[in-house]
Amino acid sequence: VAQSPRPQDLSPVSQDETLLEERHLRYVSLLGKGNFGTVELCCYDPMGDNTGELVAVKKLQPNKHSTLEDFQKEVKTLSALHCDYIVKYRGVCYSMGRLTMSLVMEYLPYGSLIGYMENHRNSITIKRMLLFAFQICKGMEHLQTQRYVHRDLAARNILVASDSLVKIADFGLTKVIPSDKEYYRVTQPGESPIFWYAPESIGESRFSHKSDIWSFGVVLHELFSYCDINCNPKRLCMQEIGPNVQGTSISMLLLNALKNNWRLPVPPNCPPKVCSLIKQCWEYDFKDRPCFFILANQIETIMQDERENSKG
Ligand SMILES: C=CCCn1cc(-c2nc(Nc3ccc(C4CCNCC4)cc3)nc3[nH]ccc23)cn1
Repeated sequence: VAQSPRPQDLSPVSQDETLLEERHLRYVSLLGKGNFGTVELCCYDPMGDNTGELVAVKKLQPNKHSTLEDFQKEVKTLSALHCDYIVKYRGVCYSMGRLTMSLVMEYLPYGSLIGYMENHRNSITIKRMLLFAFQICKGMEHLQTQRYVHRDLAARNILVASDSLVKIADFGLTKVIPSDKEYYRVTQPGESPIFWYAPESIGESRFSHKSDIWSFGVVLHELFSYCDINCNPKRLCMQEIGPNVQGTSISMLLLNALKNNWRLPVPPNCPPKVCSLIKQCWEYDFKDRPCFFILANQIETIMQDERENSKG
């Protein structure tokens, strides 16, 4: 008698719930655009009865910077990260018609940290900023345990899930550090966000957990500046190195300024303990910078002191 097929013998596709079908993804609106491609708000509704869930869909746009292979690495990275402070992976969707693929993630309703800080400038407390800083630090600590270097940590890549939760959201430039090394060296710098880069990343394209720490210091600067456009790291750096310079000399002039101990001016009204955290992240020699584990403890201590003070 012919055996009826066991469920596991059916087509493997139906078993893999991270392989989403394009026909169930309904476009709602555009969430973001960048050199990576576009991110759209969609409703994933396989039952076709509007009981679906809202998801963020990052569509690959193969261009001179990001190829299909880069995109597949980004999918692999995000699907391997499981942390409350990193945006959740929902799956991938291949659209055969246009021979492209999309990365499907959880939808974070409050958008980017930059827009959130601008819109809530009057209601955000130091305590709330410290909570956000702690969460980003814990997300980066998780990345470090998986030997990932983010390489593009910036407020623009932090998303807000609720009034008390932020998540790291963009892993387009993330690389795995080889097990026999402590750093990653890139060959094609591409569109580099050098104003968030550590000196060794600007000068030698050298990226490590310690260069992510430098960028975390810039994120603290953005956070405690309420992501104010007038304190934007790019604007402040360009003011320092002279507004009318062009091309590669910008990175060399910035590197010289950093070598001569110039740093971004600390944000106005920044608590002294946060200023010292930022300074530690901006030590010129990467060996003198703290790790994310130590920073998380220091931020927690500052949060406790803030609680004591506000009671006192
Ligand atoms: C990481 C930055 C670069 C790429 N990127 C990612 C996203 C993104 N956005 C959202 N939510 C979201 C919610 C509201 C708004 C609005 C729009 C109208 N103006 C006010 C703000 C914008 C975005 N959830 C997400 N999950 C995973 C990715 C993702 C967007 N761009």
